[in-house]
Amino acid sequence: MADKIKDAKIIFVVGGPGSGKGTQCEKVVEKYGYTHLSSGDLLRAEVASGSERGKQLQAIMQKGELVPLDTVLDMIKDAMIAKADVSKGYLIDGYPREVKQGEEFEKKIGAPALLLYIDAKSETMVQRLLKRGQTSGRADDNEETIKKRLDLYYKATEPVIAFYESRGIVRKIDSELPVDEVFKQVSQAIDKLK
Ligand SMILES: Nc1ccn([C@@H]2O[C@H](COP(=O)(O)OP(=O)(O)OP(=O)(O)O)[C@@H](O)[C@H]2O)c(=O)n1
Ligand SMILES: Nc1nc2c(ncn2[C@@H]2O[C@H](COP(=O)(O)OP(=O)(O)O)[C@@H](O)[C@H]2O)c(=O)[nH]1
Ligand SMILES: [Mg+2]
Repeated sequence: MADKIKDAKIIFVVGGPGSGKGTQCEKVVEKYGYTHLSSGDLLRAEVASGSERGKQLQAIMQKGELVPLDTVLDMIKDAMIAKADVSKGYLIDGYPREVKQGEEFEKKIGAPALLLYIDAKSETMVQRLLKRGQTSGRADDNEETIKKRLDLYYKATEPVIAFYESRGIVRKIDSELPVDEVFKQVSQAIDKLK
């Protein structure tokens, strides 16, 4: 089954909470027809299902901690396989969160062709998340959990960028600019893939 997705283009979308990953991924879907898989959205769907596993996930996410690696990876893999016949490529949003997650992904699925590093200042991310929190209904868009998510991002996720930099596949995107300007940079990076 996993063979089906071996040749598909895989793009990791990495950046801090509120940096604009989801916003840019939506635009990539529109322009390029890639399949967008947000690991956070997959987890929130499991929580919304009300399953026993969802309840455990909810508790972890509310604290801003990382859920067990295998849980997320299995969800991503299943979602990729489900779209294998129609997909030109995959945007893997919010994953890997730590170097180990990247290594496991490559063992079980395949290597990324590109890593989009969506970069914004921490103050910018906090402001965006507090604003999003007014309407998102997300249990983790509150001041206390935002701080924990940011800390974890700098500690665990930033090393992911250095890890892939040595392979030359990282494109740093300045996400302080207006959405369309950010998307220009994203488009340039994807166009180079072809
Ligand atoms: N690979 C992942 C992705 C998400 N999570 C959990 O799901 C939460 C929300 O993830 P996500 O939606 O990706 O959040 P952020 O990147 O913080 O922000 P955004 O949702 O806006 O992308 C994380 O804090 C974490 O608890 C996780 O453990 N492992
Ligand atoms: N000003 C500005 N706001 C943005 C930009 N990108 C995203 N936002 C806003 O920031 C918030 C977080 O964006 P989102 O895409 O959910 O970020 P994610 O957490 O990285 O997935 C949302 O409320 C967006 O509307 C941008 O380039 N400029
Ligand atoms: Mg998001």
